[in-house]
Amino acid sequence: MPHKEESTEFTPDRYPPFPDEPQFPTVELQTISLKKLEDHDEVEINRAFEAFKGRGFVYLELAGTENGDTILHGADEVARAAEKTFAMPLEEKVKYKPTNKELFGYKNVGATKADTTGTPDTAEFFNVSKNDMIVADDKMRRAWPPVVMQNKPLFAKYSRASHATGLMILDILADKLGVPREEIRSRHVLEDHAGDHIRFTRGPPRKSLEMPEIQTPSHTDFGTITILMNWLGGLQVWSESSRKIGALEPDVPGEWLWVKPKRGCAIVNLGDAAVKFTNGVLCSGRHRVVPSPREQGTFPRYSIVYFVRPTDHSMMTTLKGHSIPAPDENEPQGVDAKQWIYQQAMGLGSNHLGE
Ligand SMILES: O=C(O)CCC(=O)C(=O)O
Ligand SMILES: [Fe+2]
Repeated sequence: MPHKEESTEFTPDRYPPFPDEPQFPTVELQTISLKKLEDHDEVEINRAFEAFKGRGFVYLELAGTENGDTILHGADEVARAAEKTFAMPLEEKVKYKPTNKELFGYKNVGATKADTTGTPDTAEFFNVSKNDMIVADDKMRRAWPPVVMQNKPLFAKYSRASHATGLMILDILADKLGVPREEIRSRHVLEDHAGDHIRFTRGPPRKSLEMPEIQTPSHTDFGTITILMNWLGGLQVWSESSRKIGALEPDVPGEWLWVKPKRGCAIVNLGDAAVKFTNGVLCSGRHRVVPSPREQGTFPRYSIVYFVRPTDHSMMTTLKGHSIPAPDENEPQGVDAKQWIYQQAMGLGSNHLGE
């Protein structure tokens, strides 16, 4: 007897294209080749540096390198595991709520506010800790659902490839900024505990044509660098870049521009820690997620995100480098990354984190 199809919701082969209409203005992002970066191509390196100082978002063409291929092909497999994770009954999922001032585990629909009036978001997340996936089962710090445990080798491989890719890009930025690579690497040691995770996101199909819902509210990512794989439109970036950390609403005039998913590419963006470490030289682009446009919106929307974050005990202080302005003399000392990221998350109105 033929097997019943396992994947019923995550069906990228069936997605219609992003609509080519003026009503959906898209952002022009630079497409950077990971292979060329790995081959030390000067032109590509300069384009990447300018993009990360400018908008803080690029498309990263993945094919042709070991890590790139792992991310490109792994993301579909991770999304299929994500579908199974979200298919668990709600009462099971809520057993995996974040604890211990960490963001790992399940975030239910409506757990964060989408605007200053308190409208709830509509996306659910499941955040799988990198550190737990790369160690033996008896060394893990949290319990994970069976579907996550069954896919642990996949998540370990995906985490390692994403983390290495993030660090390779950070090496390039370090060189350009005159910071010894080791200064950044030592704040992102793979085996050291960090808030790094693979996030599965699921947004429901659009409810109405007017698209009033917000799946994920306006935010900047908290960590150092983010590697995002998505298949349907919905992600939007604010047209003007700003280096201010933490506000819920955009703080400079502009408009939301759609980021068209690009086949074969990840979307890579910097987070607030990169801004903090470089005293505002690098940009953490403001973004949000709304329901997919037109026909795309009839499908549930999945995305797979890897967040590279500073290790828990790294201090959130400005790095020294020839292209980094020295911080104010009264730069607060003494906040480590774990505490800092928790504060950023609370500042975004995350009321699901507890203590
Ligand atoms: O789903 C997406 O395309 C983006 C998700 C995102 O911005 C996030 O999880 O921080
Ligand atoms: Fe984000």
